[in-house]
Amino acid sequence: HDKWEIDPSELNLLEELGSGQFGVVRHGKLRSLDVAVKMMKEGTMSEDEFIEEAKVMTQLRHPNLVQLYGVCSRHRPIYIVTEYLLNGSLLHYLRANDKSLLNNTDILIDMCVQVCNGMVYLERQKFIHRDLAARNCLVGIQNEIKVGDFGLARYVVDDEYTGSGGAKFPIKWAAPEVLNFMRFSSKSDVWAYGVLMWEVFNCGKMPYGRMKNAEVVDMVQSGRLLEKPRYCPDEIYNVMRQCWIHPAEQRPSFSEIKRSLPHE
Ligand SMILES: Cn1cc(-c2ccnc(-n3ncc4cc(C(C)(C)C)cc(F)c4c3=O)c2CO)cc(Nc2ccncn2)c1=O
Repeated sequence: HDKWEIDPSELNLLEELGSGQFGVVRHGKLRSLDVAVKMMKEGTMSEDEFIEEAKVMTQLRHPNLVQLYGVCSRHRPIYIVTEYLLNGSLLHYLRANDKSLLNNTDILIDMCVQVCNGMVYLERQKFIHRDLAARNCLVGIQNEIKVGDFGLARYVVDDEYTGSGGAKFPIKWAAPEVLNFMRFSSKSDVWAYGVLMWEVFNCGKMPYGRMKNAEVVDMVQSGRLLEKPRYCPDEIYNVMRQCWIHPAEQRPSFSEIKRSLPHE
């Protein structure tokens, strides 16, 4: 019995939560457990490769990672069943609560620490996220933050997303070695984490404003950085700047970043 295979007859599908990269995602109940169910639109994902990898991904367990419970892969469309978080994406949460969050640096630092905790775990598991950003993190009750959709970027079938010249490629979160050579690593996740920290301290503002992708590439390649957010303490901005060191090997690891962030 493949424990990562979920029987769809045990799922009760409820309201729609939104549509992600692969199609509609709905809230559901698996027995009494709240779940999120991604219903994979045909042709959006290399399904067989993903199903193979799902066995590994269900083994990844950490309080700051959105838990993958399993898949319904015996029918089409396949379903990906994960843990459900009440407050949706971190990006929407930051934008909806910017007034109460802006100068509450303790909450903002705590959000960054929680994401870092999840990324320290992925780094230890030698698992690369490939699309870390505030939009791909989720918020539970009590400002609980979890990193979601880790590793799924490998299975997207959409050249606009996968190619660095594509309109959907996350240029503004991409390290120089990703822009130039598509060389992903935990150190390119660290670069993206620096941009995520900037998103958090700007309560969900778009990095580099309305600059076009080509302009952002020029700015990053020329070594110009995102400016310090208004309410961001200097020592926090210094951590962001460490994440944006050009040579990947000179960037800190997530476990080094964890040590440099305030921890009670
Ligand atoms: C687990 N989970 C997922 C979602 C949810 C809903 C719609 N799209 C998504 N997204 N968002 C982003 C996303 C990104 C990818 C990349 C491969 C990395 C590009 C691949 C995806 F498959 C998704 C996806 O499915 C999510 C994120 O997976 C919403 C939740 N919760 C709520 C609660 C209230 N209101 C709205 N959402 C929730 O708990």
